[in-house]
Amino acid sequence: MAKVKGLVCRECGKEYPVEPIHVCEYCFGPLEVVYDYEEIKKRVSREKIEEGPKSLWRYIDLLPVEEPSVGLSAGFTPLKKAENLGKLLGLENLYIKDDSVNHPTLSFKDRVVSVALSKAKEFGFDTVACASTGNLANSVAAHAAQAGFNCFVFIPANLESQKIFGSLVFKPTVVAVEGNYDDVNRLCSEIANELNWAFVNINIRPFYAEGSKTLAFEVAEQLGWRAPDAVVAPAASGSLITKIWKGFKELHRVGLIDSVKTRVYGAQALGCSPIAQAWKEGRDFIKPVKPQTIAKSIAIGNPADGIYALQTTRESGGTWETATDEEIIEGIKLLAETEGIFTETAGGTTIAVLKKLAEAGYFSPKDVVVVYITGNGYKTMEVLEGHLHESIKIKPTLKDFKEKILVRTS
Ligand SMILES: Cc1ncc(COP(=O)(O)O)c(C=O)c1O
Ligand SMILES: N[C@@H](CCOP(=O)(O)O)C(=O)O
Repeated sequence: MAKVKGLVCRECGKEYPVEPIHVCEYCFGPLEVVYDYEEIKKRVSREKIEEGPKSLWRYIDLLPVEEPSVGLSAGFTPLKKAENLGKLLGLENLYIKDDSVNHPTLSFKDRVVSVALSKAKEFGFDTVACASTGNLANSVAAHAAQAGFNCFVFIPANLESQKIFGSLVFKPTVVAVEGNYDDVNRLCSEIANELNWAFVNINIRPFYAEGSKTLAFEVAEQLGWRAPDAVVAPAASGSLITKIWKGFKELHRVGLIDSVKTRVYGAQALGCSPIAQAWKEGRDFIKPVKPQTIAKSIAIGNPADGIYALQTTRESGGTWETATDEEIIEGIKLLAETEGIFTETAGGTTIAVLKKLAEAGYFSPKDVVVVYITGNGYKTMEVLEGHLHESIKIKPTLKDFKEKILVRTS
């Protein structure tokens, strides 16, 4: 028996076979992978997973791939108890799930791309592509280089230079589009209709998106096979947060954890917060916005999975909160100064929102709270310009050291 039954439209329920398609031909709803959970139950056990590879592929039974062939080292990142930050926020059991050290390109995108490109290989594609705000482009470019795919990545032209270099180094074709991510995405959808390429977050999106579930699987395993009381995660398209929630529910469904009472909290930058605004206004539909924020990685004004992200917080008992650009920078600094973790703007947003939620009393002191840090600060260093203390210049003499440094610190 196969573990994957096919694809289903999330809106009208029409079923499809496993193919590189993502939209329902009847109602234009998005497609999602359907699993045979009875079959999966026969295959999985905690012991089998624990003996598996130290990567996301230890959860192969819950992923839509037959044989992992690309991205063999992504996942299984640290879950770090955040004692210092926890003390500051009055949380005794605060944890950071640290995908800023994911392999090979330092963001959670290495998970979704490993799954997507392994699937692209199964489908027989020779060219892969993506619409990206930077991290996804880095990851697709790196994995394509290793796996021998032709590669095209499409990005908004005004991205951080570190993110652009972080793609160029792997030698894909980098297409810098004059416009924002939503313009890039629209263009890529048109190209995907014309060319037989695997656009990871367009035509093979149902498979790609499933990779984010491993962020729930790993956290549950690392906590000793239990779901946390609360999680806080950043949102752009809303896919990540939706799939984290799905991941916890699936673990319960196949008997790997006893219960799921996890409240899922979403974080957006105020300057691009279409999902959080819908939540605050009590809407169940998204009004697209024009992004204006330093948090470029999560600057998606027209989020593909926005309504499912809203459903996630509603179903789980969570909420949405936003952070201004200043608060995002303070969030980056707070995590660095308390826990020694350097995150990018998406992580700064998440930490700022965690702080607001903690101060507003959303958590009780003993709650097990997990914060998802999804990207690395070395890729968005330019946002810190003018926001850090200065280094102190000295001559290479003991005298200068004593006069300029020791006097300050004594
Ligand atoms: C570092 C980082 N965190 C979070 C997100 C949000 O993920 P999603 O678009 O699935 O909501 C993205 C990209 O969108 C990202 O690059
Ligand atoms: N933040 C993403 C943007 C596109 O990914 P999607 O999963 O939201 O479609 C990136 O890193 O490029």
